Amino acid sequence: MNRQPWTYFAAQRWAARQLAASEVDPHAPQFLLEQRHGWDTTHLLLHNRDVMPAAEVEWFRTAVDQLLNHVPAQYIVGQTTFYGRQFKVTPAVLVPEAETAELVDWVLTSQPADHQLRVLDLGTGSGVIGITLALERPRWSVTLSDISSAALAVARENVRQHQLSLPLVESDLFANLAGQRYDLIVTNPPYIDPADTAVMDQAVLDHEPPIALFADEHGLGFYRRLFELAGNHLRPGGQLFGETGYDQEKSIQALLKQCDQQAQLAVCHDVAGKMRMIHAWDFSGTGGN
Ligand SMILES: C[S@@+](CC[C@H](N)C(=O)[O-])C[C@H]1O[C@@H](n2cnc3c(N)ncnc32)[C@H](O)[C@@H]1O
Repeated sequence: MNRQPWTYFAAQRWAARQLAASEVDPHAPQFLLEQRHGWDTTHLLLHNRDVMPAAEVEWFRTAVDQLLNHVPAQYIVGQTTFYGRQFKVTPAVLVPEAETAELVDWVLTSQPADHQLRVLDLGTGSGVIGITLALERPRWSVTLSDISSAALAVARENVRQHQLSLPLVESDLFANLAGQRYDLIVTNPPYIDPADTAVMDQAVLDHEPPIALFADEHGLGFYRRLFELAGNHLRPGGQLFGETGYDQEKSIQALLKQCDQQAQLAVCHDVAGKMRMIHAWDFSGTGGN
């Protein structure tokens, strides 16, 4: 280690050398420093010539070691930014992804802003989707649910941090939401085929909760149950929005037809022309729960 006191710039150069031969995102050290201080990129640049305090040097070196051991930067700092706001994250929840902000955008722009809607964020994880919707649309009444009590504890903390009061329900899909109906169900569910681990990021595989990632039936098991049950939990005119895998367009279309002949589907593609989100409506109720 250099005996000179480290500036923030020197620290980042050192980190870049440590990570050079790895697959770690080269922006991760910058993210660590920005999140630790609540700085944006401009602020970090303004501090580049400042000397990093000794305790922070220790922390930063340990954090870069953790990056090399595939720990996601967001877990190291215990927080992330989503839709311009800070959220707590722990290994009990998925690290929210940029694509999910697009799902939130799609929901927001597709609904009249002044309507009072009942909304369910199904598989809420850290709560980013539901909390963002509640903050962007204060007239909406949003419920957060998840099968994982550990995830719900993180979501509860984020609800408190954003000074909201939202119901949180521990539930395997709708099992503990019997009789509840919503105008919107929004979900970023587990949709990865367990056979696809070979092409997955090591940091995700080693540290993110498997229940947040994988679904049986080649990644479609959650969507099958959701498509079968959605009609019983949507109000008339109710709609479902969901994030999907990039290679699931045909299988999701076929699955929806199989589960609910009446339901309509619109898909949203990313810039590469791959389906990343669905919007479905006109579900028929089947009477199950
Ligand atoms: C891909 S993560 C999404 C988390 C968060 N909504 C986000 O976008 O960052 C999927 C979430 O669904 C939850 N989940 C998995 N199976 C579930 C089930 N059967 N019922 C309810 N939630 C479930 C997981 O615990 C996890 O928090």
